Amino acid sequence: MSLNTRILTLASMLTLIAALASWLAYRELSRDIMERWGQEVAEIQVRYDSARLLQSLEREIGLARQMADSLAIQQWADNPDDPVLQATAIRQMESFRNNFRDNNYFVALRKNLHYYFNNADNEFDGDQFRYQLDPAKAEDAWFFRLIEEGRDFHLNVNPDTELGVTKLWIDVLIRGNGRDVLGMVGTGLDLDAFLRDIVDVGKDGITTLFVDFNGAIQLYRDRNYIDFASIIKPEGQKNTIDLLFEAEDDKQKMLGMLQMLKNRGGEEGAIASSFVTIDGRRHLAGVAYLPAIGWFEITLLDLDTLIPPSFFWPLVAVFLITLLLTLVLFHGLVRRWVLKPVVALEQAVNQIREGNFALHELPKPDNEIGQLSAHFEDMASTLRSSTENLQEQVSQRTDELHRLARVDALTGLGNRRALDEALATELERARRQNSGFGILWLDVDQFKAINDERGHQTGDAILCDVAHWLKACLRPYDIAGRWGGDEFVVLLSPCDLQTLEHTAQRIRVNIESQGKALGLPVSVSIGGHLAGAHENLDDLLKQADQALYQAKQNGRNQVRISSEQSSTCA
Ligand SMILES: Nc1nc2c(ncn2[C@@H]2O[C@H](COP(=O)(O)OP(=O)(O)OP(=O)(O)O)[C@@H](O)[C@H]2O)c(=O)[nH]1
Repeated sequence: MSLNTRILTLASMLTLIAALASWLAYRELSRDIMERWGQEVAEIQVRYDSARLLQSLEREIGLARQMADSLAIQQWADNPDDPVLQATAIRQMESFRNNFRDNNYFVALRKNLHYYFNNADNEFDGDQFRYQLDPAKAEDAWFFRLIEEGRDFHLNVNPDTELGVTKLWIDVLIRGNGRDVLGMVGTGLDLDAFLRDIVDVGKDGITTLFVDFNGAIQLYRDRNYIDFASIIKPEGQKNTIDLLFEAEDDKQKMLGMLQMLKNRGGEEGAIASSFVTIDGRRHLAGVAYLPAIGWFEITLLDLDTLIPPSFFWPLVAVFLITLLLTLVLFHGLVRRWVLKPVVALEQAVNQIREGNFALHELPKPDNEIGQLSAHFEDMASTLRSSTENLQEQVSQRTDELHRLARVDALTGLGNRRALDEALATELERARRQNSGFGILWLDVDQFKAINDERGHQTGDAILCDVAHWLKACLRPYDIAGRWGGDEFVVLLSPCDLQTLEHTAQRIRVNIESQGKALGLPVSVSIGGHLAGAHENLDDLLKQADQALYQAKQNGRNQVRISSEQSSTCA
């Protein structure tokens, strides 16, 4: 895997890990903030809802208490058959009717079990007695149960089948001087209007309900959940908060909170809260006990509705974009500072390994890699000049070796190899140009005797002299070489028969006269041959050799020439 891919993968993985860690931290933190915020809001909402309910009921409850404390009503309740007291009491009751919010009242007397009622339309004017309460009737059980319980005040959501209305009833006991219960007075509030105005706060995500001591639902925006006539129902048949929660755990949690608040007996500001699940959604439940009415107020906050997760999406988007930009920037910088220079460096190394020193300028970031690239360029430059130097030297040495390999070490003339090459070149040229050339084959006469008489060193010196004298007789472009031993070969090109013979004679005479001048008996025999354009090497050497042989045979110190046409010796 390339460094680029590795760094990109590593950076992506680190980014992913950072994103995951941040996401988890964000989720925990946001949940924590939401929960803290939710608890605060739940407590505020519970207080607010409780205050709203109490505020709307306070005046009605106060009026109902005043009504129960009315001397006229109390006296009549004690003597229900007294028509004067009844008339006074009914006047009093009618004045209270005008003051109650829904302009209705009821009075139920314990002694004769008469139930009186009049409504906002004054429908029962003069006919306030509506019916007689019957302990045997289930619909009337509320009256007997409340007297039995002896609670001076009670709220009751109850359908009155006789009257055909369902109301939130405020019930207050009438007590006589001896504190004995004489009956009950109160007013009924229109349940639907009350639910609409007070219970349903009209805000998505916030639900308010009121339950009694036993958890039976008394007020809830959905009437189907309300436990009507709760007072007379046996336990187990009531609509309790159990209906709202699916999980047994949540039910226990709610009942536990009710119990705890009940135990604290309406301690000022006591509120409990906990998370519960309703319809599969997490809610924060805030609970307060309202000792004034003996109910609990429960506020349920659907946090996902109040603060939907989408609320945080812009934050998440900004975070992700920042993370992505950081990754891109990081990779860009690593590419610029590390990857690009390293790749260029590697390419330069490969280039130099292949012997190509023509480097492009390397990128040099302001860091260690940049310094490395600069050092590498210096090194490459040094290597380049020393290599060029070395190549120059090798070339010179090779040329020198090439030259030495073709030079006769003793005489300084070309050697047998040089002569072979010159002959091949000349034959080629002759064929190409369809022209001939001349060849002379020289052999020092009686050289063995010179060696024997004067010593080998003298013999060497004489060979050098012969070479020197030979060279002096030639044109600059003629080629002379030592064939081996005391034999020399000369190539003459261009050449004709006359030139060949004249040159051979000049050589022979010059060597003889130079030798005499030195007091040396040196002479050479020369065989010459004028080669045609299409002769091969063997033939022309053979021709020259035969001519030389004839020169020797004829007494030495002579020239014999043969040519392709004549094949005879001159
Ligand atoms: N000093 C010396 N002698 C050499 C060298 N190379 C060959 N010789 C000798 O040269 C002599 C050549 O003799 P030949 O050419 O056979 O005979 P020659 O005595 O010259 O007689 P002809 O050629 O018939 O005139 C031999 O004795 C070789 O030993 C050399 O480099 N230096």
